[in-house]
Amino acid sequence: MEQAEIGLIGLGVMGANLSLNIAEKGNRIAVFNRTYAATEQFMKDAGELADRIIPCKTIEEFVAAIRPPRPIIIMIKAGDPVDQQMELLKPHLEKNDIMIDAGNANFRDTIRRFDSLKDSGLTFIGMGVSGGEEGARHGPSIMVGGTEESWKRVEPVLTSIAAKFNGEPCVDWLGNDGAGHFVKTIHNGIEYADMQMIAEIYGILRDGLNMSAVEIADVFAKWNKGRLNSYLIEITEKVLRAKDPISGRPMVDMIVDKAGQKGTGKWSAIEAQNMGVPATGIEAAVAARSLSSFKDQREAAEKILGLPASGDHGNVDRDKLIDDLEQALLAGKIGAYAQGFAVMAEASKEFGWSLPMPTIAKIWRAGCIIRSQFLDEITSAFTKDPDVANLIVTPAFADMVKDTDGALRRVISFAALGGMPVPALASALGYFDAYRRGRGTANLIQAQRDFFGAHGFDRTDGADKHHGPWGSGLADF
Ligand SMILES: NC(=O)C1=CN([C@@H]2O[C@H](COP(=O)(O)OP(=O)(O)OC[C@H]3O[C@@H](n4cnc5c(N)ncnc54)[C@H](OP(=O)(O)O)[C@@H]3O)[C@@H](O)[C@H]2O)C=CC1
Ligand SMILES: O=C(CO)[C@H](O)[C@H](O)COP(=O)(O)O
Repeated sequence: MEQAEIGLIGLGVMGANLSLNIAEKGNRIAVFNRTYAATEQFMKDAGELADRIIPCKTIEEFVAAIRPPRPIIIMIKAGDPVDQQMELLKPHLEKNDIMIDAGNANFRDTIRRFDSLKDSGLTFIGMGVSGGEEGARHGPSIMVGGTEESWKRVEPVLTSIAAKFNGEPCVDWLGNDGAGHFVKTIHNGIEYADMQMIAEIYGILRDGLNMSAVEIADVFAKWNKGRLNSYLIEITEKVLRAKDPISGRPMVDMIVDKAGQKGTGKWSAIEAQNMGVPATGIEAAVAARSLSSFKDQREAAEKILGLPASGDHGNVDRDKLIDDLEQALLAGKIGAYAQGFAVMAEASKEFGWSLPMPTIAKIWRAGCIIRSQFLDEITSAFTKDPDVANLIVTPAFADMVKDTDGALRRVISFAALGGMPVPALASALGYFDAYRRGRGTANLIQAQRDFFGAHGFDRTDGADKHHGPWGSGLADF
């Protein structure tokens, strides 16, 4: 039998769909899954594409089915399973074979795996894939990290399966070792912030304006025709319209309000903190998911503390508030994306990647979960000024911040008075206000630090490492 050009391990949700996508684009592919029953089911469901797929029962069979030098995609549960799978594969591979981890790996693991294969003759690529089930099947956004030479070898097949935006493939090489997985992690961090802000706006429409799920769906449908046009807004509308087949009620009303998380949002926040770059939108979103999981505590606290009185809900101009909510969501998004790109800019320096900001924005325009019209505007801004300190000071985004600023303030005030939590939206406002204020309040913090710990401060008249006239600090008490 003719050998395959490529192999894929892991026929779960993503791997199965990616394999079909690869086969559909004319490639012959060998597949292997730890549990063979899944391979059998996959082949049954593959239809006409089964002719281009070689199902394999053992690793030996799988490796033999691929033409050397072999590109092998590993699309399995992230973490230890990837190390285990690599160890099982390694003895069967030959010089120049490439292992491509396409799961949501922590980029630090990717760097370790990349380094561990450096002198082995084998190559490692860490590749972020976004787009969920549908993206994997019909065109995901793909973020590649590894050597440029290894990228050149897999570029044709990855270009064939990636999503296209105005004909441009949403895949590119972003840098060495962990670059691709780092960018995917920040993609997910931004995804968390975007989803959290949409949920906060939904909360205001539901609890502040007492709107039904279907009424809220109509609002999102309208917004999806405007500047907020995006996949997440589109699916939010669909989710809100869906009916529970058991109770007949809106599906969303039947879902327990505890959000899961698998780690990428938390890693984004941790890495941002490690580098000292504020990513308050992502941090707020991760914390909100964690707080959501304390369902029992929240219910008990509501009994003890009650909910705040509903502010001026009765007097609110509903249409005006809905217009403000649209603007506020746009403002919040700008904050989250600006922070995500700032984190990537710093990581690029720290890890020596030269991450290409315009390219990252470009390959996120289609295929991935955060795809949107907005990302085309970010692409333009970074193409004009790839080294700008922050997205919000580019001319186009500075104008957007100024245009949406008032609405963001009004929405946060309304939510705060009514006791509706908006941590991610509020974090965006705090970020804008702190970032654009030339004279802040950290002078007082520096004085306090010097008072209790003799840490010193720089003086406004130019002298460095000065101490204040507070005597011996703690000894005064
Ligand atoms: N679902 C999504 O929307 C997205 C997921 N990802 C990432 O893609 C990867 C796969 O996710 P997804 O397809 O959703 O996961 P699924 O849960 O659908 O499938 C998991 C796959 O991993 C395999 N597996 C688990 N443990 C091991 C192990 N120890 N050794 C070998 N194989 C193992 C399973 O094999 P078996 O059948 O034998 O259990 C199965 O093929 C993950 O890293 C995920 O984070 C990335 C983007 C989007
Ligand atoms: O990578 C993805 C989307 O881009 C996956 O769906 C991921 O699982 C999302 O993260 P979480 O499960 O933590 O919400």
